[in-house]
Amino acid sequence: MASIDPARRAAAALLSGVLQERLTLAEQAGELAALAPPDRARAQRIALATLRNLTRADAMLKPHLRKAPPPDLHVLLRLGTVEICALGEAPHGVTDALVTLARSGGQKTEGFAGLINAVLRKIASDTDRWARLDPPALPGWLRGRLMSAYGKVAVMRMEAAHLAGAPTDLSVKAEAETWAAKLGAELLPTGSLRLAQAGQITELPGYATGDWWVQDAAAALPARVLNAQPGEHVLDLCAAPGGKTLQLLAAGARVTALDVSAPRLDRLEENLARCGMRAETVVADALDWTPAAPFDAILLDAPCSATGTIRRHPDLPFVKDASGIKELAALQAALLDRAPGWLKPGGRLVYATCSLLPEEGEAQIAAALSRHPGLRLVPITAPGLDPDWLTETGCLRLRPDFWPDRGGLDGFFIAVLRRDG
Ligand SMILES: C[S@@+](CC[C@H](N)C(=O)[O-])C[C@H]1O[C@@H](n2cnc3c(N)ncnc32)[C@H](O)[C@@H]1O
Repeated sequence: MASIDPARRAAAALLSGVLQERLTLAEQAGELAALAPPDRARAQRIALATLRNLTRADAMLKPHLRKAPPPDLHVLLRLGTVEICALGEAPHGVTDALVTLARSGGQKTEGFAGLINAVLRKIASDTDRWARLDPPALPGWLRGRLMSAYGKVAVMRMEAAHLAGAPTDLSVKAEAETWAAKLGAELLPTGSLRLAQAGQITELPGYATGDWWVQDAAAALPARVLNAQPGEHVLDLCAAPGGKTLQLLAAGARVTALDVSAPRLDRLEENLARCGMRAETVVADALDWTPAAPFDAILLDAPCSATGTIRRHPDLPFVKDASGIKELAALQAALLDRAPGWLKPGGRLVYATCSLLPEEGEAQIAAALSRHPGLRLVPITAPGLDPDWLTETGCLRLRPDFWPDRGGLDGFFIAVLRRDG
């Protein structure tokens, strides 16, 4: 019997975890630990592509299936279809590997080797149809909310951006132009670097020496608009794993980085160590904690639905639904009620969420301003911002379909508030 391809087996397991058990890919990261780095990267690439293209794969498969296949067989068929149609893998190699995988899969799949062989041969002879299929639609609960907020055309553009995936962006400690040249990266107008091809990140110059860290161009903007000055004391509230803490430190601020999750703060400490920077770290629930002294500025990167990161995390639409949004919005409001009291008079608070939902962004800030008469909204200015990204009140509303020619950016909402002096 041919040997089993560990990357494809791992990709199939990840897909089953997402589609059958509603586990995120991040929650299943341990499944990949035993693989060699190239197999790990390939397993992730196959799983991500399959999730991004799932409904397109189903449309390709539909004419060739008389009834809905059992879940484990369905995963193998979807995976094979995406490898052939989207990733351009040689059909016979994909088919042989999946037949071998099915035969090794026990009762759930061993009887279907012939069917996999027959169906994937038909898919391979029909790849012209693939290019004509629409990008997958977002799940109804999210699509409806985004349609109300942005309209149908914008939602269709976002869906196309989700299908396209995301480039790898870096934030640099200093000397952005020098690092752009060294890495062959594009220096974006907002100051982030965009890699032409990511490859093995840890092998790139500057990784081991901590001269840069991976951070989407949109995720880099909250700390940029906070504009920390050397010597200022900044609270990074909800800080882990620390991309924004690193930016604040690189700007010369003294940073207190707080997060409720000790394991996530461990990752923040690792990132600080790699980049040779130091912050005061605090494991605490921000709803219980009180600082010893007020801060010059606070960055509140609040927990949210993460609906702005679907192009990077195509598993989210399959594992999340609307049920958690109310609770998240209540937590965001509670954090917005506490944090302003920890600012010095005249101090500034940057509120950010990587969400596309107005209830976690625009509406949250409007409500906070009505509850706190001592807070003012400050219109955002920062180098490289496209004026179209600003809302009427001067907040930033970023969407995945912005910068389409450059490769897009994550969805984010960012507001700057100032406490009256
Ligand atoms: C969006 S993530 C932060 C990302 C981080 N700012 C960065 O740039 O790497 C939100 C964080 O909020 C933390 N969190 C959630 N509830 C919290 C609470 N009540 N108090 C403090 N941190 C909380 C989570 O553990 C999570 O790390």
